[in-house]
Amino acid sequence: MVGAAITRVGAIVRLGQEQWQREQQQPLLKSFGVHIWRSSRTLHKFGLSSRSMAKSAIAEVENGEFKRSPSSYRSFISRSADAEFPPEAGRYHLYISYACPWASRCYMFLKLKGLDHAIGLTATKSMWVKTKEDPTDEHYGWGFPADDEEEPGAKPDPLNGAKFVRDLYDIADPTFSGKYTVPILWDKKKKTIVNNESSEITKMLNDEFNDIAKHPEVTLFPEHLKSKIDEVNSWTYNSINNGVYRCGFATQQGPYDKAANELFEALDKCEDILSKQRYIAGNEFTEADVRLFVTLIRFDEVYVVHFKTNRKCIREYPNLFNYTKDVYQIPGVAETVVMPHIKGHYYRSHPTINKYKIISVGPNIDYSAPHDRDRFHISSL
Ligand SMILES: N[C@@H](CCC(=O)N[C@@H](CS)C(=O)NCC(=O)O)C(=O)O
Repeated sequence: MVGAAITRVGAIVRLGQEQWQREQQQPLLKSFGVHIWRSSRTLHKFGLSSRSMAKSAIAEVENGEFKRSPSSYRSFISRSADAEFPPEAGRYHLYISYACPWASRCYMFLKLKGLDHAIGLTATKSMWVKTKEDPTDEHYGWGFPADDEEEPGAKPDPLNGAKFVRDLYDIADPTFSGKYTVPILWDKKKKTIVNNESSEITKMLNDEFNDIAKHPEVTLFPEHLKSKIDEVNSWTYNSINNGVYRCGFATQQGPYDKAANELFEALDKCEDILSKQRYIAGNEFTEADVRLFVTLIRFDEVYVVHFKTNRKCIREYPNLFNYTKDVYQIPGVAETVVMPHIKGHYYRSHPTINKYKIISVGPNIDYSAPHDRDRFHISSL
């Protein structure tokens, strides 16, 4: 059981995603009442796509600054009577990489809600590989192993026999030309992608499967903390979760400096908040903690070196470090942290950052070591 750390308010609330989506999806063009969004999925609906556009996030740089494009599939699983995607045990499958912080958010929800018996899970290999033999197609991305032995933890695709995550996007829509990202919430019945946006998948896992979940009482979006969660997410997304990528994928000094300054300002702010309360949105464990945790757990092992986020390590912040251990020790969470995949991915998948794919030796932190967070009271209703 996740225990008292997680509140038991059942109400369904809309989270700060809406604000995030608004920020992410500024229309490129608005004419004749039609928005043409930055999303390439929408672009190809307008006949503007081409296979040669296949690219990964590291190529999403404008004037030296990393600009993440929004996710492409945004349908919702819903309990409403006329839902296109109703919640059904055994119908949906989550494709993830253990390396990916966004996918790990979803995996954490799967564990914390007790949904692993109802929604299948497959993890890709950690290192990006070439996804087409065609020499003119330069895309590298997530691949599935041939068997269970190729890389511990990675599994062959049990549903479609796909060799690459890219193949799943091609099955769902042969004309797709956006980014081939994980997580993917896959519908076995319709053989398509329901949603590939972690902040929405987590919402569905929290709210829509409560007739199936082993822990329906667990909610990571407690009603009374809704606006606080939104407020926290509004700055942690840009400065921390995406902030580390803005540091790592920057190709000019100015954008890197800006991202790094914003990142450490936000971490200082977290340190201050966590000196006064157990979790980031209050004394209850919420979705805002899941978001923060997935970045913090990768920080000292990867981002400090690979993304040059080295003004300070998380282990130099007493509250953030103890908080990371605290969250790691919530039952179910440690299983979602597969460090060989995390390190094996970042250091070996971005040749423009780390040409020789050498994996750094340290620091090998023991997150199961004792923490001091019990000094705070945990609220439960
Ligand atoms: N906004 C997406 C981001 C997902 C994402 O960027 N995933 C990365 C892995 S950490 C990915 O699959 N990248 C593949 C690529 O960039 O080609 C979400 O939160 O689900």
